[in-house]
Amino acid sequence: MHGNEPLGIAVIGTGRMGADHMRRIDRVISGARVAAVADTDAERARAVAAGIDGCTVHTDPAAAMAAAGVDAVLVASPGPAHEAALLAAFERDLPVLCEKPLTPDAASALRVVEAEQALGHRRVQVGFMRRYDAEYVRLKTLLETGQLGRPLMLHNRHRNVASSPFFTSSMLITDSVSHEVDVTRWLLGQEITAVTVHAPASSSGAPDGLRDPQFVVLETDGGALSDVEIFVNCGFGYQVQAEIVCERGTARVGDGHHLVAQAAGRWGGTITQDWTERFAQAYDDELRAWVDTTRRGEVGGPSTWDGYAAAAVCEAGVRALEEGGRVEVELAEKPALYG
Ligand SMILES: NC(=O)C1=CN([C@@H]2O[C@H](COP(=O)(O)OP(=O)(O)OC[C@H]3O[C@@H](n4cnc5c(N)ncnc54)[C@H](O)[C@@H]3O)[C@@H](O)[C@H]2O)C=CC1
Ligand SMILES: O=C1[C@@H](O)[C@H](O)[C@@H](O)[C@H](O)[C@H]1O
Repeated sequence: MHGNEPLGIAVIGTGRMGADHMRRIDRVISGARVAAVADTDAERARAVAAGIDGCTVHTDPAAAMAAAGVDAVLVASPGPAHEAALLAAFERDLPVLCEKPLTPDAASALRVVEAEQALGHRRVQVGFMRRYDAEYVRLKTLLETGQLGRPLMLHNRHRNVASSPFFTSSMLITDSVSHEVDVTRWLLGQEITAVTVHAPASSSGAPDGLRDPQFVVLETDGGALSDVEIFVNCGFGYQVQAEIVCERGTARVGDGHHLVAQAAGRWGGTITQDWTERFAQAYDDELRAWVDTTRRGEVGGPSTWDGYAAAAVCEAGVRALEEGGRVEVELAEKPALYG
């Protein structure tokens, strides 16, 4: 990138999130362009890239990163492919926005932390987009004023209309609750030390064998509790809500209805149906922040350490689900690079 030229981005993975982020880069935010794409499904990559001027199409992520005009990388392939993509980006010392999860397990996430440390500087922002959602930002700002006093409990509800066909019981934790793990660490500024998972009799709306819903309890090193109802086949809507209970007050997010209409003896509104709708503003601001900081030669937002910590907590959660009881989180020592 030179002077005022737009940041050239290689998008790795052109599925649902990758394509949505490409639309955002192309039409919503300024200062960036999609310079290359890579997807193992060449047809999909070609179709998504059609109409984007100068965008080259690849099946190998490393080739996309090496393409002309690429200054930065957006990783939106499935979680198990993230480690290889991140290491390939580090080889070229490129800045990365990596969709969550950083990687699906703690050992691979720690390898990424170590590889970034070997570079000697931060290169990665992890796609925990709730940190950019206007409601969550307001909640964090309120907590920081100290008006409500010390946080005691955080109650989270996370509901999806339906899970994708490949969803497993552990993915309710690694794919979905990973957001609440990050929100808990970020809002409270505390590490999560132990996880317990309870699962009621599964909903008849869940696919056979899927433990859905689940109730996850996170304990923090500051003595707070954060509980999460995760229900990925609720059938009626996409809901993400949180209530913080502090010593002198409470605050809630996620109850808002954009429009409440009254007609024909009834009142009511609509419920969002998926994350692209509910978190549209958050994704826009996340991308905007990443592009702006990257153009300034800086790195911000959720770090590789945050991605690793979330992976370690989720791994403990999966053990708690599978083995029962309370499982303590094992975290490596935090490197100085992450403050
Ligand atoms: N922040 C958020 O709220 C959300 C984040 N995500 C995350 O975004 C990522 C992508 O999820 P979706 O777009 O929903 O999945 P998807 O299945 O729609 O798309 C993934 C794409 O990656 C391609 N792919 C697979 N292996 C690859 C590889 N090794 N290299 C390059 N491309 C590869 C697939 O062919 C597919 O086109 C995941 O990490 C997921 O957890 C997904 C949904 C919401
Ligand atoms: O990240 C996401 C998905 O991968 C996950 O499967 C959903 O449960 C979350 O609500 C969504 O934000």
